[in-house]
This record gives sequence, C-alpha cells and structure tokens, in this order.
Amino acid sequence: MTVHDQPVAETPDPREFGLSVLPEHEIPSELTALVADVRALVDAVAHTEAGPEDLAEARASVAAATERISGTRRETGALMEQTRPDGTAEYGTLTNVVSGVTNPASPPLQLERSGDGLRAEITLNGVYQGPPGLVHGGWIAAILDQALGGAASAAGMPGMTANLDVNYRSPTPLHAPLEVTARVTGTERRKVFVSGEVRHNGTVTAEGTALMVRFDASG
Ligand SMILES: CCCCC/C=C\C/C=C\C/C=C\C/C=C\CCCC(=O)SCCNC(=O)CCNC(=O)[C@H](O)C(C)(C)COP(=O)(O)OP(=O)(O)OC[C@H]1O[C@@H](n2cnc3c(N)ncnc32)[C@H](O)[C@@H]1OP(=O)(O)O
Repeated sequence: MTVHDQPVAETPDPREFGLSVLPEHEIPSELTALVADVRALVDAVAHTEAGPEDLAEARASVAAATERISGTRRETGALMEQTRPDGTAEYGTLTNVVSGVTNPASPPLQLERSGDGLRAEITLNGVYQGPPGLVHGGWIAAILDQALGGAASAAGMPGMTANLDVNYRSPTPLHAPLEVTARVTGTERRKVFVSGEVRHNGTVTAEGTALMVRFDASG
C-alpha cells in the first residue's frame, strides 16, 4: 500500500456525468436559516408536552409553511460545489442525510480541512438519541462514514464506501461537544483507506476505518 501526499487524480466534474451542480454561494441564506429552524422544530416536536390546542395550531402552521415552499423542487441528486482556497472545486451531495447543507434531516455537521484531513465539532440533540442520554450508534457510524468519505473526497479521491468498520469505545453523550476527525491513510489503485474518530473531552468514544473505492472517471 502506498500513501500519497497529493491527490492521485483530478476530482471528476459531476457535470460530465449529467449531475446538476449548485455553487455554494447561490444557496440563499434564508434557506440555510430555515434549515436551522426546522432542525429546532424537529427537536421541539420530539420532546413537546404541549396540549392538543397548541399542537393543532402548530400543525396548521407547519402545513401552511410546507404549502408555501412546495411549488418548486430541486433535483434529488444535485451536488453543491465549494471552491477550495487553491481555486479547485470540491463537491458534496446537497441533500446528503449526514451533512447536506439544505437537509434539515441531517445533523449540523460541518467538516473542515485540518492538518492532514478533516475535522468537525458537533453537538447532537435528543433527535439523535439511542440509549437514554446517548447518541444512537447508527448515527455515530453515519457521521464517521461521512467524515471518512469526505476525507477521501477532500484529498481529490471521491468515491463510494465499500467497507466500514466501527468500534464503539465509550458511550457518546448527547448535548455535549464532540470532535470528529478523519484522514486518508493509504491508497492502492482505486482503493482509498481512511480512518477517523469521534471524541468527547479528548476521549475517543468511537473510531472507524473504511475502504472507499474511487469513482472511475475513465468511464
Ligand atoms: C461516476 C462519477 C461521478 C462523479 C462524482 C464527482 C464528484 C464526487 C461528488 C461527491 C462525492 C459524493 C459522495 C462522497 C462522500 C460521502 C459518501 C458517503 C458514503 C456513502 O454513503 S456511499 C453509499 C454506500 N456504498 C455503496 O452503496 C457502495 C456499493 N458498492 C459499489 O457500488 C461497488 O461495489 C464499489 C463502487 C464499492 C466497487 O465496485 P467497482 O466495480 O467500482 O470496483 P471493483 O469491484 O473493481 O473494486 C475495486 C477494488 O476495490 C476492492 N473492493 C471492492 N469492494 C470491496 C470490499 N467490500 N471489501 C474489500 N475490497 C473491496 C476490489 O477488490 C478492487 O480491488 P483491487 O484494486 O485490489 O482489485
């Protein structure tokens, strides 16, 4: 296995594969603000003890809001384009369920370049609950998968997860800041090996490794 410091290939341009692309700066700030408000709404609905009258009124308001914005609809597979500081482009699925900028069903995960890979800080609310007071293991795996795939992508090698291995070392708390880190550890032909961790207060709560298989841009 070899470790490459530099991307082994140019990131493929999704437009060449018939995918639609939205530059990040074209996403209205009102939409990202609405996404945050809907996340708060989901948390409120999940935990509310409001009475029937308030619930009925809230339901009517939500139905009216849904009606108001449902007239137009973006393509399901649209990608968001971000421009790196060096001017090259990076792509992510706009409505990705783990980190899609316009998807309120995703947690507020914002992975950023750090050191030799990616890093994020995230606090998960009760919407992501598994055992009482703790984050659901499936969501921990999903967040790791996204960070690992993102690390490969950020290194110029976007692809699909072929294998994901997660070890849960200690319970991951809700309502507490978590650190997510991931990096490429090696490559072999189209195979990209990645590893990453979730930490709370510096202690690893979960760690994962994955095999990503790079998109075959040769067609
Ligand atoms: C088409 C271009 C599109 C352009 C896109 C442009 C930019 C990218 C934009 C955005 C990026 C988007 C997302 C990335 C970020 C996060 C994603 C989140 C992660 C996911 O949510 S992703 C969904 C879940 N994921 C799947 O749904 C995969 C289903 N699956 C398959 O689609 C195929 O299975 C595939 C593609 C994996 C491989 O298929 P394939 O035909 O392309 O390649 P092949 O089989 O030849 O394997 C090549 C080498 O990998 C070895 N290999 C393969 N599989 C292995 C395994 N399981 N264990 C050990 N080794 C394995 C072989 O042994 C060979 O190794 P060797 O080189 O040594 O011979």
